[in-house]
Amino acid sequence: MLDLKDITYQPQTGNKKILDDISFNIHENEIILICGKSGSGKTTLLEIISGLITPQKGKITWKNKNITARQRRWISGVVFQFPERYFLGTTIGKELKIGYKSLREKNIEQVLKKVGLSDINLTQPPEKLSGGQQRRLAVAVQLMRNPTILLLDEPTAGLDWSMKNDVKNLVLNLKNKNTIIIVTHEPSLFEGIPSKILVLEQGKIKELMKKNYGG
Ligand SMILES: Nc1ncnc2c1ncn2[C@@H]1O[C@H](COP(=O)(O)OP(=O)(O)OP(=O)(O)O)[C@@H](O)[C@H]1O
Repeated sequence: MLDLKDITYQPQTGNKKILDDISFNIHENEIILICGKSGSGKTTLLEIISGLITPQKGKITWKNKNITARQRRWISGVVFQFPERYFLGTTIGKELKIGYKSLREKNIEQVLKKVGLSDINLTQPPEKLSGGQQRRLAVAVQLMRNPTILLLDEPTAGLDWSMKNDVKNLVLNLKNKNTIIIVTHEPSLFEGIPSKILVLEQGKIKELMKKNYGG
């Protein structure tokens, strides 16, 4: 579906390549983990895939045709690190409808069911939810747009063990129905879920594990 070939990125402000000749592909309904030490280029790769930045070198194709950064922004739903810091809505209901005032209540119901938040009260502020529920809400906000690729940057950062499990169960719930890329420091938490694990080291792919983890 999405193919990255020889992607190299060096910011104008920096003197070294953050990503160096990265190639891999993403199939429909695949779940991919991107791991690697801090500073290895994980978030930068996510920004390239989602069209927030453009690589100096390399080719990105979608179903064998070139895809521009603008088109990638259109197909991507990105949940950044600590997404709860960026909630804007005064209520959960308003948060879900930001930018989509015309959406019907039915869309909200469907999306909340997908993320396992069916029984929450939409009139309460997002801050009333637990940490794990807030992460689920952030994913729900993106799913409202029905993105082709969902990108999660460190979705378990700063959560306690049970909330981390909550996020893992959310990903399990979305498996086989959504194409998901997860940047994580905790690959073991998602064991058995991804079909590919990409390990970055200093901007290069150190390891690309393709495995059928039983799913
Ligand atoms: N615009 C920029 N200008 C200069 N250097 C940058 C820029 N953006 C990122 N970097 C550097 O590139 C490297 C990779 O950053 P990136 O955020 O992609 O890594 P990461 O693997 O996601 O790290 P972390 O796990 O800490 O989030 C880091 O050393 C970072 O400081």
